[in-house]
Amino acid sequence: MPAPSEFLKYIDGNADAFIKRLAEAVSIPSISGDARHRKDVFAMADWLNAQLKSVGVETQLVDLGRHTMDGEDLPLPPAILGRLGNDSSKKTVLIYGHFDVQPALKSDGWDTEPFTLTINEQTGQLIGRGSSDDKGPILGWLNVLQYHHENKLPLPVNLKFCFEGMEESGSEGLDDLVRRESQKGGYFDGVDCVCISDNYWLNTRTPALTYGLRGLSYYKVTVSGPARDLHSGVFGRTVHEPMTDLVHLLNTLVTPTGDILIKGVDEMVPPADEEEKKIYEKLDYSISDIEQSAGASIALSDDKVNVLMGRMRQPSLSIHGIEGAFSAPGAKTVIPAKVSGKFSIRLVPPQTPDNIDPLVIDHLKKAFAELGSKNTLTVENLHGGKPWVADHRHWNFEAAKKATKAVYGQDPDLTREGGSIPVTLTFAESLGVNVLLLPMGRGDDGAHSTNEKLDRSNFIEGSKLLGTYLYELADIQK
Ligand SMILES: C[C@H](N)C(=O)N[C@@H](Cc1c[nH]cn1)C(=O)O
Ligand SMILES: [Zn+2]
Ligand SMILES: [Zn+2]
Repeated sequence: MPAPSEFLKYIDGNADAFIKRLAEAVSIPSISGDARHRKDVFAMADWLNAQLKSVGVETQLVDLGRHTMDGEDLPLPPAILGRLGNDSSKKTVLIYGHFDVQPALKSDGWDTEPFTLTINEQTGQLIGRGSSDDKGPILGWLNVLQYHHENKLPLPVNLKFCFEGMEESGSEGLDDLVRRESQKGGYFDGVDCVCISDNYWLNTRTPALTYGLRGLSYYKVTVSGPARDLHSGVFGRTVHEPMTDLVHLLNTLVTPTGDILIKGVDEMVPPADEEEKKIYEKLDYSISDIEQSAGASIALSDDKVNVLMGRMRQPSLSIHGIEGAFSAPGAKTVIPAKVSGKFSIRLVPPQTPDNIDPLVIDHLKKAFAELGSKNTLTVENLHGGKPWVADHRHWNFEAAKKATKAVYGQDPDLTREGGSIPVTLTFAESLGVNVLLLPMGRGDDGAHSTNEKLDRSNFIEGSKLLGTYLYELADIQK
């Protein structure tokens, strides 16, 4: 059953109002990883809850309890569960998205205020934190629902929703909720398939469906020693310096070309055979795509297959920052007393946080012992999640392929993504159904980066895609 042409017209006809709604969403700085913004994540939950109700969704906010972040005890933002339709002759689809965002400051290098949606009329770009990751995709669903609600039209499938406000900070509390509600009689009982509304195309021109995600293990390694920050003129070359120790430790983790030096981590992953390599060869992708989205000619290889495998089927280790280090302008001559290096490893099957943690901790302890330092080392795993790979020949994917062809006139790329959405595997395992990632944005959207954007056409055509996917799902043989 194709989507009604009136639906497609409605999305086009209301594009400006939809963009205005996106601007409202972007203006709420719902940064889950910054305690000072926790109230904004709550405000975002209230805003989204009200929007869902206004288009006919029956919702409930679920308290996920409390957690400790950077030593502070904080309330977790609620998850929003919703449902619309309860027709036993129809399939039931569970939609997931997240309403929290990564931090953003104009001083990070943004050209515009990150929490003011700025429309570039020339390029059609909608610029603002969360425009692509993940407020635009969530609002795409509101656009679809608004058409049906205003026109008093039933949806072709029953919908259930699960929106969370902690995805960018390890989805604290969500796994337990999903497992609980997936049991018989639970909120998600009866779900036939899941659609994760997050992620991006591989390039800027070919829509994609994603069937794999890397997992994640995020570490904080702390070296402490002096009772307080010291004067480097008075104490330099007289004491063990925590920063010097830490920099040595970080240097033992990964080579400049990405090889992971922690024994057993790279080795755990079997190499790709020729058949698998053909999958990457076929993808519409070039080195210039990665260099364009990175904003510089810095790809690790000139070979497209190597670059794609590095992102999709190999683990990677990235060093993110050093807490406690002097980082302000000027030339402060300080020896910081306590510094914490933050790094994470993106995981692929068969890696999991459980089998990677001991390798990392053992490596750091040995490397620290070799320094002969009198300082103190601690290693913490801040959060993590397992990798996920799905069957892309399933009817859920077939419906999404048909919808993509109908809206964009082309077949989608089938991708595995380098990023992580840990709850994806939890949905797959606890519900025992197929999970699909249906991306809205492009590969150069700059998620997590400065000047994040969503192209107007991706927001509008992407909203049509979400609606069309539901009509194709209704039709397809289970
Ligand atoms: C792919 C998704 N849009 C995303 O960005 N996920 C984050 C999840 C995360 C985990 N810790 C912090 N963020 C990611 O892959 O970094
Ligand atoms: Zn993200
Ligand atoms: Zn996301």
